[in-house]
Amino acid sequence: MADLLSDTEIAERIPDGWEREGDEIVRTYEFDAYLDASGFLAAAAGVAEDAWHHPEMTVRWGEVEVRLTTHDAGGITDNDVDMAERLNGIYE
Ligand SMILES: C[C@H](O)[C@H](O)[C@H]1CNC2=NC(N)=NC(=O)C2=N1
Repeated sequence: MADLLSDTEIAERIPDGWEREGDEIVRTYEFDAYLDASGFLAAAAGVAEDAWHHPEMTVRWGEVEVRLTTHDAGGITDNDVDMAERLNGIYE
């Protein structure tokens, strides 16, 4: 199981566009249309299933809010940082 990251490690490793909120890292991806947002959600779900690390995702008009934490560890681990980087990679 992944180890919890320290506050310093989180600050150093948090990917572009993401912010820390307590035991989660959060990013809201913006889109021109609802179907673009929902398409991103579907692609992100595939990446999450592939990595077996599942974010909380909320689709709204033109945006998808993604929240990551490692439930098994009770906080933020490299699994969250890695997933955030992967999601940044599929966001054109
Ligand atoms: C048994 C355990 O729930 C699984 O190994 C995976 C599933 N997906 C997961 N997703 C997230 N975000 N955190 C987890 O700890 C986690 N654990």
